[in-house]
Amino acid sequence: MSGRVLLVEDDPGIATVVREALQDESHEVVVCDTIASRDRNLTERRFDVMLTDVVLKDGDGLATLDAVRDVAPDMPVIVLSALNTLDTAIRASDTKAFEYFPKPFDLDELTRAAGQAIAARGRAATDAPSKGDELPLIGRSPAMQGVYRMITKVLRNDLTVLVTGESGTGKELVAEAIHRFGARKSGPLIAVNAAAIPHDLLESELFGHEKGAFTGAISQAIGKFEQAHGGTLFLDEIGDMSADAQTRLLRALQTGRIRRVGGRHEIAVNVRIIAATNRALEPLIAKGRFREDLYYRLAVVPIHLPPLRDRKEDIGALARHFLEQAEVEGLSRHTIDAEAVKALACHRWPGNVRELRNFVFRLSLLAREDAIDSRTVESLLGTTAQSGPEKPIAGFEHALESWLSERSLLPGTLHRAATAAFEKPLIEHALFETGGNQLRAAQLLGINRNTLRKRIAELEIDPQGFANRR
Ligand SMILES: Nc1ncnc2c1ncn2[C@@H]1O[C@H](COP(=O)(O)OP(=O)(O)OP(=O)(O)O)[C@@H](O)[C@H]1O
Repeated sequence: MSGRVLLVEDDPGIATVVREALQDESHEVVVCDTIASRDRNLTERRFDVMLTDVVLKDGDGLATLDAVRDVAPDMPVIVLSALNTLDTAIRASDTKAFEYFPKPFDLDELTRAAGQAIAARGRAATDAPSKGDELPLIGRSPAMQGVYRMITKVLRNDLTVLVTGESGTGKELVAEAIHRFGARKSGPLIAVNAAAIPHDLLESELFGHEKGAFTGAISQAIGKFEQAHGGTLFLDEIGDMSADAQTRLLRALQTGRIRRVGGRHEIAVNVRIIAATNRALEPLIAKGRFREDLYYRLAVVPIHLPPLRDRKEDIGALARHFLEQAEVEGLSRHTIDAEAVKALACHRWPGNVRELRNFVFRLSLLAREDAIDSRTVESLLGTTAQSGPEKPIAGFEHALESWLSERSLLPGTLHRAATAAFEKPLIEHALFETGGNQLRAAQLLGINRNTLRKRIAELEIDPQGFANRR
C-alpha cells in the first residue's frame, strides 16, 4: 500500500536517500527541515506516517511531538536520531513513536517500517471520525452548507465528482474531505496537477510508461492511475489537458482500464476520480479545446465552490482559523475583533481563501498588538495590491506548491518541467499586464517577440483571452 510520508530531516544527504528509497516504493514524500515547516505541512495535509530527525535547527523534533499529536493524533511517527542515546530512545518510546532508528540506519529496514506503519494506519481507519479527522473546511455560510451537503452525498458511492471554483477557493480540500471521509479512505489519495506538468509528459505521468517508450523513458514507470488503485485520483486543473491526454482519460473512465505509454496490455484499475478546474469548461468546449463527452463523464456530480467575495460571512471564522494555524507555526498569538473582520470583508479577495490565509499570516507576523483591530487590517490591506480580476501572477504560488509536491517526474526532464510550470503563469501575467499586447508583453519580460510567440503556442496560452481584461 502506498502512502504519504512527511520526512523531517535537515541533513540534505540523508533526506535525499530516504526520500528516494520511499519513492521507489511508490510513496509520496514531502521533505521539510524545520519544526515550523513540519507543523505547517501537518495542518495543511494528512500524512500516513512521519519520519523525523531529533535535532533540528529550530528545536527538538521529539520534545515537540505533542504539537504533532494535536493535529495528527493517529499518525505513526518514526524517529531517526544521530544522538543514539538511551535517553533519546526512551523519550521516543514515551511519545508512542512507532519505531526508533538510531543513525546510521539500514535503509531497507527503514523503508519496510514506513510501509508497515502506512499499512497499519490503513487498517486502523474506522468509521468513527477522531479529532484529527475533523472536516478541514471552515465556513458556515449557506453556500458552504450546500457544499457540505454535496460532499455527504458522494461519500458512500464512487461517482465521479467535478469540483469547480476560482483559484484558492478550497477545491483540493473538498477532494481531500471526500477521500478522507468516504469508503476509500484506507486507500491512497493521489493528486495530479495537469497545469504543472508539460503536455507531453502528462500522459506518462497519468498512465505510466514502459521502458524505451520514448526518449528519456529509461525504465518502466507506474502512472498515477495505477498508484491510486483502490483509492482516489484527484485530477486538478483538467482544463489544461492536451487533446491526446483527454482522449486517453476518457477511455480509462469508460473502460476502467488503462494502458501504459508504449505498453501492449490493458490494466484494470479501480479508482475514484475527483476532477477540479478553475477555468470555465463550457467556453473551452465551445472552442473545441475540451471534449464534451469527457466533460459529461467527469461532471456526474458537480460541486461548485463560490468565490470568497460571495460568502463574506465566512471571513471571520476563516481568519480565526488561520490565526490559530499561524500560532501553531510559532507566530505569536493574536485575536481579531469584529471591526477588523468587517475591514477584511471590504476587500474583494481575488485570490480567495488562499489570499486570505496568506494575509492573516502576514497580519500575525506584523501586528504589534495581541488584539488585531480594523486600523491594523486597513493599513496592511492598503499596502497590498488592490482588487480587480484575479491576476494570473497569483498562479505562481500555486505552481510552486504543486511543483514542490510533484515528485515522480521522469529523469532528465526536471528542468523542462519546472520551467514550464513557472513560465506559463509568468507569460500569462505579462499578457494580463499588457492587455494581451504581445509586443509589450515581450518587452516587459525582456525577451524577443518571436520567442514569446513560440512559447505562447507551445504552452497553449490563448493571448486573446487577455485583451481588455484590465
Ligand atoms: N473552507 C476552507 N477552510 C479552511 N481552509 C481553506 C478553505 N478553503 C481553502 N482553504 C485553504 O486555502 C488554501 C487554498 O485551498 P485549495 O488549494 O484547496 O484551493 P484550490 O481551489 O484547490 O486552488 P487552485 O485552483 O489554485 O488549485 C489552502 O491553504 C487551503 O487549506
